[in-house]
Amino acid sequence: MSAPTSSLTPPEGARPPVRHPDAPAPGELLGAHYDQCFGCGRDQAHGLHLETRAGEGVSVTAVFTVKAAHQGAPGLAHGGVLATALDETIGSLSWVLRTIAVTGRLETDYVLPVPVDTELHLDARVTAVHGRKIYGTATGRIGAPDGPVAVRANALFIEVKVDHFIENGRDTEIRAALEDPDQVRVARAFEVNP
Ligand SMILES: CCCCCCCCCC(=O)SCCNC(=O)CCNC(=O)[C@H](O)C(C)(C)COP(=O)(O)OP(=O)(O)OC[C@H]1O[C@@H](n2cnc3c(N)ncnc32)[C@H](O)[C@@H]1OP(=O)(O)O
Repeated sequence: MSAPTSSLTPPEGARPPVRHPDAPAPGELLGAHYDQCFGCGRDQAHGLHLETRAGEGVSVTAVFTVKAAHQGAPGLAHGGVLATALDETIGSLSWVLRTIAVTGRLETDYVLPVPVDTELHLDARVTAVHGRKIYGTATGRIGAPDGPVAVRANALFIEVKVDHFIENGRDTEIRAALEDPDQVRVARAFEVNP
């Protein structure tokens, strides 16, 4: 492995992202990629239950309602939970690129405290691609898509093969996911090209 770059700025030679021709249409709900995902999974009791939609170009939007289970300080969202919401939203750009990728670096700015019960409106887009490296950025706004900015993130995602999950995941969950009789759910748990 070469030494990771210390910057989230795309290097010279990086190219603009390309929306996959089979990407979900702008406005389409992406749904959970895996029911147990802490970011979007429907069956994950304390998860964030993010609802994410494809956007124009290589972008997505998402809504996260902050619950009491997500507190850090009394009545306020935990910073790590907010980082998760940003990470998940940027990760969902995989569906628009149709490329499987995982987070390599994530840098967050916390601008405003986010109270429990807030609807945090997130938007994310890919800014550049360089080889397997995908550069993304996201913003979370309070109360509305044009509300005050509460959090921001820049991230570097690294493209991986589906084997990344099968080889590294715990056997119990990998087997359960692969044995799901619903073949669409099986595909969605591991890939973005079902
Ligand atoms: C299915 C759809 C899912 C959508 C939702 C996603 C949910 C949210 C996303 C996540 O939270 S994913 C979970 C958190 N992330 C991880 O668990 C990743 C753990 N890390 C790894 O598995 C490996 O380190 C990784 C796959 C990221 C990279 O290992 P590799 O051996 O494949 O890559 P390699 O080391 O060859 O590096 C490839 C390039 O990326 C660069 N790179 C790798 N890791 C880096 C890093 N951390 N920071 C900066 N650069 C990095 C590396 O320098 C190099 O650049 P160059 O091509 O220019 O030489």
